Amino acid sequence: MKTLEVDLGTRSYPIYIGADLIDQSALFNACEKASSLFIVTNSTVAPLYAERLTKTLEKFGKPIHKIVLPDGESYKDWKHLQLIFDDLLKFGADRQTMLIALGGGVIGDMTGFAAASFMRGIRFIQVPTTLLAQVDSSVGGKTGINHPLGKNMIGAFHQPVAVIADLNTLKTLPARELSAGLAEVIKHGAIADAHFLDWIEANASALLACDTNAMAYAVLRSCEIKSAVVSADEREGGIRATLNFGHTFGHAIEAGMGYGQWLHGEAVGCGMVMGAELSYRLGQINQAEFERLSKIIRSMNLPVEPPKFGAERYIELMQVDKKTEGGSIRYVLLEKIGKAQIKSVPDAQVIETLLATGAA
Ligand SMILES: NC(=O)c1ccc[n+]([C@@H]2O[C@H](COP(=O)([O-])OP(=O)(O)OC[C@H]3O[C@@H](n4cnc5c(N)ncnc54)[C@H](O)[C@@H]3O)[C@@H](O)[C@H]2O)c1
Ligand SMILES: O=C(O)C(=O)C[C@@H](O)[C@H](O)[C@H](O)COP(=O)(O)O
Ligand SMILES: [Zn+2]
Repeated sequence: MKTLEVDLGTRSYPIYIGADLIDQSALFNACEKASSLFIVTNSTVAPLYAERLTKTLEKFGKPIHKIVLPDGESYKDWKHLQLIFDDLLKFGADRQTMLIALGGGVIGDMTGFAAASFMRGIRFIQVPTTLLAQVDSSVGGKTGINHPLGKNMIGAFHQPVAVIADLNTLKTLPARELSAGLAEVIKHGAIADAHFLDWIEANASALLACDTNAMAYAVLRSCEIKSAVVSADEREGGIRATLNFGHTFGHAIEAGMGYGQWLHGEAVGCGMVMGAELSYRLGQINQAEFERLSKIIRSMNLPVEPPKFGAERYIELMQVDKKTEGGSIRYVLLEKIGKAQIKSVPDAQVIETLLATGAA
């Protein structure tokens, strides 16, 4: 097992990465001080892992409740967040209650937001079971839900007290979901570590085969990169925005298509191709670098052809992005492979041409 620390002063927490961690009650020791434990999960993950987790948590001798939400990005909304609050109140949760998010990024984001807002804030643990959640969403404390007009528009920064990433849960993950997670792995290489991107390129087959060693390194290196960024800039005043590479376009695709049509990782993969093309058109990276990144993304079975909404609709969808300032959309661009920056693009023609022709 590997342990990392997200360094945030009094809100610091460990990330545990290893096999069969769901069964290790010592890792859940933050539950010792809890009055009750609520596992929040969904209808797909519950039959796979909820019983094992319940057994592990029984060691603490606290009441354990299970909240099972329907599965899907389209349920990451007010209505289904309310179901969590309904059960917390129905079963007597209080300020010492611990929530445990068991699932992918949808469950993690919703549970985290419920924890941020129930009784003005209670503690929660992330038990991510998708690759995407292990490499990205379980770390950093961004929590929230979608609005029909924009992704993750309602939410809060609220850090978990621990992240417990059990690599063996990835063995039941469908191939399409594995590829979606690989998009965020590629993102970490593209924005922060050129050598990691080389490693991803060289190990594409092992990653797609969900090889245990490859997964262990992909999760570890991604969590190292993300936790360093979050520790430096928890609330996205600056460098944290680089973690949004591919997301200005990607979130527009998710909302524009209707949540759940494109997986988040698929939209981000395609969004990174668009972001790389924009960086190339602006003369920041060369054509070979743009084409290489597109090829890596395509090699992970991710879509690289953006939906043809037309430039006007894309711009309308991207205007609501949280990085927008004073009406000006800000993009995460590559300065070079392994280094990102955030910029407005005053030349509207460049954006319109990119969106009109599509990327790659
Ligand atoms: N908070 C953040 O920093 C952050 C970062 C990245 C993404 N996100 C959010 O995360 C969400 C995407 O997360 P995701 O890709 O994990 O999607 P998801 O949560 O919808 O999970 C993907 C699918 O895998 C299933 N699943 C989960 N674990 C499984 C397992 N071990 N075996 C079999 N099936 C399993 C789920 O039921 C679901 O059908 C989006 O809403 C995105 O906005 C948040
Ligand atoms: O943690 C971050 O910061 C990220 O941007 C990670 C992204 O992969 C993630 O999708 C995040 O939820 C996007 O945040 P948002 O603020 O653009 O909604
Ligand atoms: Zn993302």
